Amino acid sequence: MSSKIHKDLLHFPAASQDRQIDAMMHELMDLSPDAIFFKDGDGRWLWVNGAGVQLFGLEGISYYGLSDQELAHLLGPDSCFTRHHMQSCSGTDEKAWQAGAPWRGEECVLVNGELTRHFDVIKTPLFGPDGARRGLLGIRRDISEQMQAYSKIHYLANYDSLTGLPNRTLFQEQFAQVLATAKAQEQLLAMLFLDLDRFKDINEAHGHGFGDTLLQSVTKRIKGCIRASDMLARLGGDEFALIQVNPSHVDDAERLAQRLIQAFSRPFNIHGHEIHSTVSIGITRYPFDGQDVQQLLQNADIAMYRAKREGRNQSRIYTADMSTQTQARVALEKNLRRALAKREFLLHYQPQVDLQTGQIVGMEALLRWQRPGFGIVPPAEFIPVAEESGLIIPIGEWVLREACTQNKLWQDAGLPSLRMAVNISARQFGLNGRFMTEMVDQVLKESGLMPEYLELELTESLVMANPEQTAHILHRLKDRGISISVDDFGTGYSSLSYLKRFPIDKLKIDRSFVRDITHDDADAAIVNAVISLGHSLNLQVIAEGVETTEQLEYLRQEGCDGIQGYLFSRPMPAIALTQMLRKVRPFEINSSK
Ligand SMILES: Nc1nc2c(ncn2[C@@H]2O[C@@H]3COP(=O)(O)O[C@H]4[C@@H](O)[C@H](n5cnc6c(=O)[nH]c(N)nc65)O[C@@H]4COP(=O)(O)O[C@H]3[C@H]2O)c(=O)[nH]1
Repeated sequence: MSSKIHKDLLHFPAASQDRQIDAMMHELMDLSPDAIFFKDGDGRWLWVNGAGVQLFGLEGISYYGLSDQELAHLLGPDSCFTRHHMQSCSGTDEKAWQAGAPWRGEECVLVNGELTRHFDVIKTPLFGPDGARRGLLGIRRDISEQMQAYSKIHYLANYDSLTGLPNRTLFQEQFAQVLATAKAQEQLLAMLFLDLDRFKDINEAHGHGFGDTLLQSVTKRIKGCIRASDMLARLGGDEFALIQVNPSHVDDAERLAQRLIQAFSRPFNIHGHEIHSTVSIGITRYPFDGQDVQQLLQNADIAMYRAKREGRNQSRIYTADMSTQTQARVALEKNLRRALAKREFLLHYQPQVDLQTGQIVGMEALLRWQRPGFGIVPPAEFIPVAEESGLIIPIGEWVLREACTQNKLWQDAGLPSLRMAVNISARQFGLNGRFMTEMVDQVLKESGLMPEYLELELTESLVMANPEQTAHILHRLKDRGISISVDDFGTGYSSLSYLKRFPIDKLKIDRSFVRDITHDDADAAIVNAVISLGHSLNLQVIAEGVETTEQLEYLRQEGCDGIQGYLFSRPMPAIALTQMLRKVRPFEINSSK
């Protein structure tokens, strides 16, 4: 440890007579965890305290009277007295001299040639009465840990730790900067808003760890489609944003969107599972679709929603009329929420008739909204919004409870025991299987309905969205004695392999094929094919939307098992169906109605 103090410089007037105080000052400086040092007016080292000796690697070195350069030479390239350090150190010495007053700032030092350390440095120049430089007093505090903590905080505040991408905060800052440049230089700018399709379902089905890995893979895949100049960020959840800086053509963003959609067509391999994940993209372009960050972001979000509503796995460029429609959608969502609370929903029931016996063998529960001032609103007008907003989950639970309770009431009243079919939406099914089966169990228990009098109607697209999970849940439901039917058959996926893998009881031929069955050969061929396919797999086949006796006759001859349609009955309120069931008389299959 160094002990030589240059007496002229360490001259404390009040204590000069008191050697004890001098010694105490000396001791105190030596004890300080900060490095303290003195140099003379020419920048030659005079004294360094213990912490400084350690920091600078001066143990056993006679540094007294040496300049920075001489010390650097003496200590060699592995010391902290590297050229870089010397430059920085001498530079800040000079700043203090120039200021003529204490100077405070930061120095960044490579210690032992590897670790970058940050110092908070105070340098005080000392001048003689004649104004000549007499010495320099320096204190250097190691703030590396604080700096590390600061950069961690900065990272956490600005980056998404899962994907390493800028988060919404940083993205908005970066976006504002590039937008300002685009404005100043009259350049184009495009922003793409990406939202994964059905990510919530995947997350809920496979767990959050799985969802996180998918998001990381998605990030890699997006990065593979973009240029170094494009700016990608994760805005949160399954939302990503992408800025195309100064695209050469106004259509570039759309082309990029197509590349991204194409890249998502390959399945992702997550923990050994093949996952099909698609993406919906909304696009805005400066200066056409907004003038500031918020407007461009919001409009891209609106366009993305449009892409979702029109079938997902596609992109849409923002247009002004989308905003008006979005406002209407938001208002509808608000009203749906209220409708649930105010019990404005009701069910109509449509009978299903056996084509051999003419007997009613079941019925389908169909949701209606008795909206004050609007009359009865059909489901097509509000179910898509209920699905998008997630409201279909409580609404669907209400439908199931109401339908089961009503069916049990009919049975208790001595009316024929029939199977009640209830539509299940993808959102309900996408929830983790336990919730779905527990919900069904709970409703059956509360209503007292036996499971064999319940049928769940799923669409083909729902079944195929996540085949593994769907198969698992269907088996659990089937084990309870519940029937499963596939609605709108023929309109969705062409993959028929699921028919064998899933415990399905019934296929429902979509009414779009039934409509022209008697005069369109293609439709007739599809219907025939579905009937024979169903029968070869031991499934019941029922046709929807039967309106004429010709359609009925055709279906009967082709061996279809059942029908549902206006020819026999429109969907009706419970009270009307009660009356119909009371007078139950077989429907005359062979005669015109
Ligand atoms: N033109 C014509 N139409 C007929 C005929 N027979 C029945 N329909 C109509 O065809 C639809 C059959 O229901 P879906 O295919 O399950 O199609 C349903 C179903 O996908 C959905 N939906 C209805 N209720 C619910 C529900 O509670 N939950 C869910 N998730 N979806 C529901 O809304 C769709 C439309 O329901 P609705 O408007 O009630 O329309 C019903 C019914 O009124 C006919 O002979 N001719």
